[in-house]
Order: sequence, then C-alpha cells, then structure tokens
Amino acid sequence: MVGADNQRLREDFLLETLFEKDRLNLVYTHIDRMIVGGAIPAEAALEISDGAAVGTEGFFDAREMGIANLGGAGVVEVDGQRFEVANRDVVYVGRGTKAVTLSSLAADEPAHFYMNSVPAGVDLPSVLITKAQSKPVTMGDEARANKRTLRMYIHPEVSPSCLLLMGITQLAPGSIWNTEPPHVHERRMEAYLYFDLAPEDRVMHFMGEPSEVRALSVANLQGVLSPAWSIHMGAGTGPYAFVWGMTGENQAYNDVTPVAIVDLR
Ligand SMILES: O=C(O)C(=O)C[C@H](O)C(=O)CO
Ligand SMILES: [Zn+2]
Repeated sequence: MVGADNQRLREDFLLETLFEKDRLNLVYTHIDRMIVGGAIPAEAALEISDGAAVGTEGFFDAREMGIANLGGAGVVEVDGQRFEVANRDVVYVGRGTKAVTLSSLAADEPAHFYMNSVPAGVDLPSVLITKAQSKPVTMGDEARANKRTLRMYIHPEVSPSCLLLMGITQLAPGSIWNTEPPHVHERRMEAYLYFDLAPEDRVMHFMGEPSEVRALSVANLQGVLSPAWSIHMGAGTGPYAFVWGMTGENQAYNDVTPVAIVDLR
C-alpha cells in the first residue's frame, strides 16, 4: 500500500455506503473473507439465505454472523426463532442456519442492522446478546481525551463463536480518541463501523503500517477495514461510537502488538 493515494485508500479500505433504506448491502472484503453489511428494513423485511455469492447453496453453510442493531427496535428471525433486538443488542447467527430475516418494529424508526460474517468450522446455537449481557471494560483517561467504554458481545468470555469477535466502543463525553495505544494484531483483521456521529462531524481514522500512517475522513455509518498489518485508531470531531469486529486464528482480545505514539510516522 506504500504509494497509494487517498482515493485508492478510500476505494480499498472505506465502506462508504453500507446503509440504504429497504436494501441489504453485503461487501465481501477478501480480507480474511470477512463480509461486512448493512440493512435498514423499513417497509419490508429483508432476508439473508442465498449462498450464490459465497459459493455454497446457503449463505450460512460455511459461515457465522454477528448482527448489531444500531437503530430503532427490530426483529431478527433465525430459522423461525424470533429475537427482539433493541438498540445496541447483538445477535449471533451460527453456521448451518438456513434463513435470517431482518425487520423493524416501526417503519418510521427503523432498525439499522450492521453485520460481520466470517467462515466458521463448527455449528453453534444462534443467540441474542443484549447490551446488559455484554461485558463492559472502561479504558483511557479523560485528561488525555481517550476515555471510553468497550463492550464485548461476541467473545469467549460472553458468548462463544467459531472465529468472530464483535463489540461496541462508546467514547465518554469530551473524549475523542479511540484505540490508544494504537496496535496491530498479526493474527486478526478488524473492521470498524462508526455510528451515532452527527452529519456535520467526521472521525479522522488513522490506518497503515506504523511507519507509514495515513488518515481517512469517515462519516456516520461508514466502515473501515484494517488488515493485520494496519494500525486502526481515530479522533472524532464530535461524539461517536463504533462497532469493532474481528476474525483470525487467535480470539484473545489482548493478543496485540502496541505501538508507542512516538513511533508512529
Ligand atoms: O477503543 C478501543 O480501544 C477499542 O475499541 C479497540 C478495538 O476494540 C480494537 O482495536 C481491538 O483490537
Ligand atoms: Zn485492534
């Protein structure tokens, strides 16, 4: 990626249009085969079942998925099992599922479903993980403008998966910096989805090898991909939260190589 200009970086690593009313958008990233998606089912339900794009009969024949609701109350139906999903609840969908249907309880305040799906080697039961069931960890320091609460949802300590990890980080009022210290993790890729950011604000998201840092200006409900070689950290011009999703062969959250701020170039 050395030499890539801003436009090339945006094309390869920024997911600008994931959320559109009454559409299901799924992006096959080819970074550790993670599929990143968004759906706003307002007037009609949206279904995920066909596997043509992933080369299997059914979408979930060889995949698991995490679905986070970032909007109004919604319903995720997994093979007839109905989960009512409030704002910041997450549904884990296990491999072997035949069909997932996404809908909203109210069309004028529709659910915003954000999805991460990765290859899985085992069938696990599909479950709802509410915000109250997630595991919070508070990090950072108000005086350094990086205080935040990270909530683990799909994680060995909360709710198991095959390889997927998923959680939500909320910045504390007045804090702007996420993911300090920045780090890389050779054994996992990561995708961020910034949300609850005002339309006039942006998160300046930093990516790249620690010796070649670049910035992407990211708007509300846009995603950024972070291959194993890239740092991922950001500073918002206003309040925000983000969903982080990871896949790789090591699920230990602290399996990271921190990079000192003074070593970034
Ligand atoms: O603000 C943070 O710190 C994070 O949310 C970090 C991410 O979860 C991450 O990068 C995990 O590897
Ligand atoms: Zn990370």
